Amino acid sequence: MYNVREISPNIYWVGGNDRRLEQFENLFPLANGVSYNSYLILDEKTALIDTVDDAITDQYLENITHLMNGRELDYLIINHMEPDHCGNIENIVKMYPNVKVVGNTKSFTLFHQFYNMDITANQMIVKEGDELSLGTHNLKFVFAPMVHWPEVMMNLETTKGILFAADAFGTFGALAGNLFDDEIDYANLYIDEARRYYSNIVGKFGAQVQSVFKKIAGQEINMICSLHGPIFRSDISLILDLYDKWSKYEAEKDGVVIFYGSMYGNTANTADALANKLAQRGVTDIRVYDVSKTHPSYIISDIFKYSHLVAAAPTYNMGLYYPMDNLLHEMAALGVKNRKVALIGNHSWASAALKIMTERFASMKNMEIIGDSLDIKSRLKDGEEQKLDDLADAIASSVLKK
Ligand SMILES: Cc1cc2nc3c(=O)[nH]c(=O)nc-3n(C[C@H](O)[C@H](O)[C@H](O)COP(=O)(O)O)c2cc1C
Repeated sequence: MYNVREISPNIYWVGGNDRRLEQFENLFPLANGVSYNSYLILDEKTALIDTVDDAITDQYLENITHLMNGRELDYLIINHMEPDHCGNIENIVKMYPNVKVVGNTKSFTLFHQFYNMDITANQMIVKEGDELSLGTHNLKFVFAPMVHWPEVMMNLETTKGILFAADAFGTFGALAGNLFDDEIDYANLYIDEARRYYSNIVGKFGAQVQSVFKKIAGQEINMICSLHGPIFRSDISLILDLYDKWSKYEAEKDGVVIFYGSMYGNTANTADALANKLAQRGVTDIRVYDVSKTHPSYIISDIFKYSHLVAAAPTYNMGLYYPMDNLLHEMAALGVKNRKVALIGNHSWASAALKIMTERFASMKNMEIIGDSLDIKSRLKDGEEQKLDDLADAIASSVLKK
């Protein structure tokens, strides 16, 4: 059965949910699936904004057929050429052979790389700032290169102030009927997953997100429609403010994320003892993660959220324990910066982990090492507690700004 909803007069959500997918991009665990959003405008002209992943093709085509009710589709707008939004371009062109497929030159290069169908005859190439009138609705094309692919565009519907934002402002997590931010407890249900989505997928491109903010500054925006997750219409500033912070790599909260690697439990023991000492010094927001256990995407998300980080790991084959090595590699790749960091290494005969971690953080921008880094020899002994107290003092006074 069709499953659609009118989100503004004559504009419809025509997307769907996939709750079977284990990992987004075959990389990020999905505890509660993901939605693929697509929007259909039925005006004097008809326009479909983006398509959906081929996992939900049947639902999608049923939605479109129902709403189109025999009408011709005039425009298919391709804001983002990633396959989870392009899985149905070929189907739509087959259903509506006269449709104009609207994209920029980069979109069509990517399309012809990914797909076999030649849509050159359907192509309509737009440039930054171009406008497309559909009758009463009017779409303005705002290019958003590298948010998070090079061809990405957004469309500002100028008569109502609706921003079709491609992947920006999206989130992991399927929709549960309620489509709008004011119909759900967005803060409790989605923010953590929106941050995990942003930090891991868009995180590297903070400067490009800031460029888009400059382009849309001063425009009236009453609704934001992303390609994943809820639509914002009530508290738009909530997500805009979070995106502003995240893209500037500013912490949302003062707090400490302790992430450790440990084989025999000794580094884990030190991490837990440090968390305890921080708590006793009045630090309230502390997160502790085992890098071998928790998927890095969750740790990265909290690294974007909190102001202070503690990395603790043993030496492994004269290198850094692999899961920590991987996590620090991801942090560097995502351009994480502007955090205060404390370090704890561990080794039994020849130390390498602490040196490598120190170098890794030095290669990231504005990562300030605080306190004296600890290099444990196998196990931190009770007689060495002062060293951990000193480190806890340094971190706590920095967090609490004493
Ligand atoms: C495969 C393997 C390789 C290791 N390589 C080194 C090494 O190169 N240098 C060193 O000092 N310790 C090395 N270690 C020892 C651990 O780093 C050390 O015992 C550490 O205290 C373990 O901390 P944990 O109790 O938190 O797992 C190695 C251990 C294993 C299992």
